[in-house]
Amino acid sequence: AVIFQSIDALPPGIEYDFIVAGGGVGGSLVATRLAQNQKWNVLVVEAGASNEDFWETRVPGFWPLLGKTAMDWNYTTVPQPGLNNRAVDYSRAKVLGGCSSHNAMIYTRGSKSEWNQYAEVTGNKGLKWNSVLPLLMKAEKWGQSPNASSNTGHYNPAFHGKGGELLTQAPYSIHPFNDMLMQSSKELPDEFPFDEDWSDGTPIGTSAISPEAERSSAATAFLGNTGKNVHVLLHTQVTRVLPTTSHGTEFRIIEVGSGPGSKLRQIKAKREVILSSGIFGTPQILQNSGIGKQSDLDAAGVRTIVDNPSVGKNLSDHVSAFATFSTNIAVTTYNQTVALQEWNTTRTGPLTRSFQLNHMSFIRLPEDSPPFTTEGFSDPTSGKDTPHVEFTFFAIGSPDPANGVVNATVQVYVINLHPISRGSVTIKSSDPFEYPSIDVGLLAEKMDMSVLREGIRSLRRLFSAPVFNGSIFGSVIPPANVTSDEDLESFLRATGGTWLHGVGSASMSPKGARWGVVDPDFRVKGTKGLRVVDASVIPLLPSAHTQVPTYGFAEVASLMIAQQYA
Ligand SMILES: Cc1cc2nc3c(=O)[nH]c(=O)nc-3n(C[C@H](O)[C@H](O)[C@H](O)COP(=O)(O)OP(=O)(O)OC[C@H]3O[C@@H](n4cnc5c(N)ncnc54)[C@H](O)[C@@H]3O)c2cc1C
Repeated sequence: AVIFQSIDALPPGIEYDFIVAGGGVGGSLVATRLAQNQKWNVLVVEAGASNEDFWETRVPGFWPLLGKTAMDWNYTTVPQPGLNNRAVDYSRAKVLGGCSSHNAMIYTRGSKSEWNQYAEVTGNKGLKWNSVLPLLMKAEKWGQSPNASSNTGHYNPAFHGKGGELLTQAPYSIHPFNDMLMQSSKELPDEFPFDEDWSDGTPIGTSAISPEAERSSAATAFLGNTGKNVHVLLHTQVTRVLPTTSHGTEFRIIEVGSGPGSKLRQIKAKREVILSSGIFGTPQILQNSGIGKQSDLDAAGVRTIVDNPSVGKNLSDHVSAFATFSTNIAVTTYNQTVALQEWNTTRTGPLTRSFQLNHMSFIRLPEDSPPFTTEGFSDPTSGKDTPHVEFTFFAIGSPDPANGVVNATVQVYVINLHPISRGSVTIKSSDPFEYPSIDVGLLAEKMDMSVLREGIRSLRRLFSAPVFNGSIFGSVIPPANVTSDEDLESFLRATGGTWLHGVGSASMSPKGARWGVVDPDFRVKGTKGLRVVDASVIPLLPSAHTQVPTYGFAEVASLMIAQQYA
């Protein structure tokens, strides 16, 4: 790709076939795939800087340091009633590669029945598991782990590609806790089975997440390897899309600016504009352009061109809780200077890991769990190959006597993967540089609370496995005496948060449906020349961290667009 730092540097007179607004996961992928047709010129407009301006993005273990910096939009939600009216920080990267330049790089695909459900609820057959899996495998470059003693038994080669662009690596690294976790799968196999490889479409059970020698992102794996027919314009925000005629609905013009008060300029696409600005940026651009719910737009002082009440609605997100348990297992703390030296010289060591205990469990709650029996909720998952809850085993922290923590603690995040609560993204004014109002609706619905609560109980059952006897002593957060429904729920309302996996704010739905923002071909309903390709089109949350599902949707979109103009 050819990089331009400002619009004034763009060569005059070029006509772009496609303009992609946002160089994140969806945007980088779709731009890369379209540019494989050498006849097409593609322009990617990214509000942030280049990922190469931040060397820290290359070091996998540095990802927690990258939020709340200049490379993040640093959003905050509105007060969340489900969280005792706390407003929560919401990280979204403002940099080339989008969140894949500063995320934890967990590679998970979701379940087979989930993808088949996407195909069913959207009317896009290309989203079926059997169609998407080959695309994900083709894009994958699977390799040897930097730290693994052995890969045998820790992945299934039948589900990994070796010839693609995105680097993924064989999981597993040695730590006594990880070995105990594996043993617990033998002791309590019904609820906590071992899962050799989540990538096979049945992600139920405990397994290792991939450490990586160096970050492989949408920018480094895809956009960074494109040729001269891709231009990338940095530090430039797409403020609106505009119709090509004064009363038309063919939106092939973007309006851009470098910041509040800057001169706004226009660039026209020959074929299409593709919005890939993510779960907040995409609905914001649509609404500022007059595509949205009329009453929302009236309140913001924006003239409605396409009245679509679904724009910015249906936002949903994984909701998480943090738990710790007292332990005498070796801590995972490390000296960062020494670790950086190791990473610099051999690309091994703690800084290749996103989480020091690089394991997760995907759990299906037992069928007799209260949410599905006494509380009468129906199963929120797409099928029995799909988990309700995730445990991310984060680290073993040192004792903290000053705060009354006398032992080391195993730190675990517990995540409800299928909340039914919905939130929204709504512009506050016609100023495109003003942040929208963001409501992620965390724990708004009673069922979401019940499932998360049972997730904490499930984690406690896991740590009661015989192998942990004498090594893990009891719950510190929440305290061991917090056991009743009421006490656990108060704990979750006081401490729960987002897992930063929002989807659905410009949801895909069947053609002619009375809900939804894009048609099955990713076109914005009621418009021409305008599509959305990013996580906002995903209608329902996957049982996965959301970047690979976003890549999957973007691969399907790329094929459809390329076929249309071939
Ligand atoms: C801290 C963190 C950790 C995460 N960890 C993981 C993980 O380990 N594994 C995983 O699978 N998922 C993870 N995720 C989620 C995953 O990264 C996202 O789901 C995914 O990046 C969404 O892709 P996207 O294309 O929708 O948006 P993004 O990747 O966010 O890209 C949107 C891009 O558009 C740009 N943009 C926005 N508005 C405009 C505008 N108006 N004009 C121009 N450009 C604009 C942004 O700057 C950004 O570059 C994590 C997310 C975060 C924040």
